[in-house]
Amino acid sequence: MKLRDLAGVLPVEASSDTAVTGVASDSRQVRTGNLFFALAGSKADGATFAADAAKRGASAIVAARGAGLSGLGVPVISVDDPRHALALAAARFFGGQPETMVAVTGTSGKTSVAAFTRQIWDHAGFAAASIGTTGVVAPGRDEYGSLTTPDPVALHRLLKELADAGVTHAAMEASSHGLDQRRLDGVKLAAGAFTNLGRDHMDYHPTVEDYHRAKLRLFDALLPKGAPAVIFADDPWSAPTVAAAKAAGLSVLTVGRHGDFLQLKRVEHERHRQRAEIEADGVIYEIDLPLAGDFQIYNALVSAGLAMATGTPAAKALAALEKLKGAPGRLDLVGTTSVGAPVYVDYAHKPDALENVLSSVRPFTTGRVLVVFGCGGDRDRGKRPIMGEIATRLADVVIVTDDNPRSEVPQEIRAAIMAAAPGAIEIGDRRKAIHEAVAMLDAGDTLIVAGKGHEEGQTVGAETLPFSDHEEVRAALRERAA
Ligand SMILES: CC(=O)N[C@H]1[C@@H](OP(=O)(O)OP(=O)(O)OC[C@H]2O[C@@H](n3ccc(=O)[nH]c3=O)[C@H](O)[C@@H]2O)O[C@H](CO)[C@@H](O)[C@@H]1O[C@H](C)C(=O)N[C@@H](C)C(=O)N[C@H](CCC(=O)O)C(=O)O
Ligand SMILES: Nc1ncnc2c1ncn2[C@@H]1O[C@H](COP(=O)(O)OP(=O)(O)OP(=O)(O)O)[C@@H](O)[C@H]1O
Ligand SMILES: N[C@H](CCC[C@H](N)C(=O)O)C(=O)O
Ligand SMILES: [Mg+2]
Repeated sequence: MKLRDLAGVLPVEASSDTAVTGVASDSRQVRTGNLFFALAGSKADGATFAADAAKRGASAIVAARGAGLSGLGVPVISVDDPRHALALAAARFFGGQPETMVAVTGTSGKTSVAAFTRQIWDHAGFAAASIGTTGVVAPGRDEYGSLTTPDPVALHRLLKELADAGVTHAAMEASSHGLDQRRLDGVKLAAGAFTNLGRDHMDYHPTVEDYHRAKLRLFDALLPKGAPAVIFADDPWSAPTVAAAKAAGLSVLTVGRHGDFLQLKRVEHERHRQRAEIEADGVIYEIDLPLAGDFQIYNALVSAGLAMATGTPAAKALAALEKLKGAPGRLDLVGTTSVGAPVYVDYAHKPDALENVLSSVRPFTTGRVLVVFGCGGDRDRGKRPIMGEIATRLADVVIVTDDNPRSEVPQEIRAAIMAAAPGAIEIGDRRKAIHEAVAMLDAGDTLIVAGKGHEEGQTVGAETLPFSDHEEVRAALRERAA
């Protein structure tokens, strides 16, 4: 493409025939003819790498007004918001996305909702994809991902590939980082959704209000006026979210016990499934949801709401709920001991999620609830004692272990949890912690291994060593049976 093809996105001359061979925000990835976007980041300022980008052959540099870049030998284009400009430029450069796209935000449930919405669409006969924490899933494609919301260049490259492969529908997760950093600003969205809000990422957002505001960008900055906003109705943060979506001129569709669009009339939880009565447009549907975890019915309602808001008939969307498969590592039953005690792997790595998952299994546990968990290094330190308290209150046996200590001293992370977890057992080595917990299980007990879910590695220092909770649980169950 030529620079002039970015008119409307960037302040460029209509006559500029400078060739643009790609867009980049990391100077180390700049190839000849790429447009380099200098972004102010959390660790570095991209403007300091503009000269490096120019040396590597960048055709032009896009930078914030007042960045003071000159003498680079390439044109400098000034904009108010380089991250927003990057997102729009990446969308224009790759030039294609699945026709119908939706995004879901909220503290918990995004990965599950994206996966469920894909499955409902699939059931309704559409070629559908989901994009998020567990990676990309589409017909013939299942790839592990790294970020919940990919950066705009990776995202639009992917969306174009999906569209070219015939994918017409895609559901993606909108993390608060992704929204704040404008990663989704170039995506054309047909609908958005909100699940809930709890404590998360307090290392990035100064206050919970700031965190909520970042999430609201989906509704007040990204969705076009009149677009449907599917909002879970039973969360303390539902009302302010509904108010913001209405103020932004969206068509608000609430789901849940207090929902107008999909109303949960009754639900009976069983250990591995739940039976629900849901009202849609005056009709009552009886649904048998084949998933453990009280919260999954809420995620299922949000997903059905998204599918319906984008044209899937209610009867079809709700019937699809009976076939749902949980996202990997979300209250995932890995196995049971010979005496029938189940072991679940779950991705609860924040307070509300831990509280929900432990409360969910209690009614079906005649013996003890055991939990193995830790907290990630280089992440919100404030959640450590909170999670220690929750585990101690809701489980009978608490084993505190490591979960991606990253650059921090693992003993110190554990100590911060242990300080609020009297009686907890501390076993730093996660493998050993899992094996010991499995060895302790008696008939009637339930074990939850929380925090890593689908992850395939343990990051210690700068190194990520292969590690899977699923594999360790299976190995421990085999060892116990032997
Ligand atoms: C804190 C954070 O969100 N960081 C993300 C952010 O990086 P940044 O802009 O702060 O980068 P920086 O290191 O300060 O550098 C500034 C700029 O200089 C550039 N640079 C840097 C060095 C160089 O030699 N040349 C160069 O051009 C960088 O490419 C960048 O554009 O933008 C990058 C590109 O999009 C992301 O890769 C990076 O994610 C890091 C790896 C990360 O760990 N992010 C996590 C916290 C995250 O985003 N998580 C959310 C939520 C997870 C969830 O709850 O599910 C997610 O969506 O995954
Ligand atoms: N609707 C919900 N309400 C409360 N807790 C939930 C809900 N859905 C999922 N959880 C809990 O949160 C964990 C993560 O779920 P999921 O991966 O679907 O959410 P997410 O928003 O994508 O999280 P992350 O931001 O960590 O990727 C689950 O393993 C479960 O413990
Ligand atoms: N997207 C989240 C995942 C955390 C998962 C947990 N296992 C940890 O490492 O803290 C983050 O990067 O903060
Ligand atoms: Mg997720």
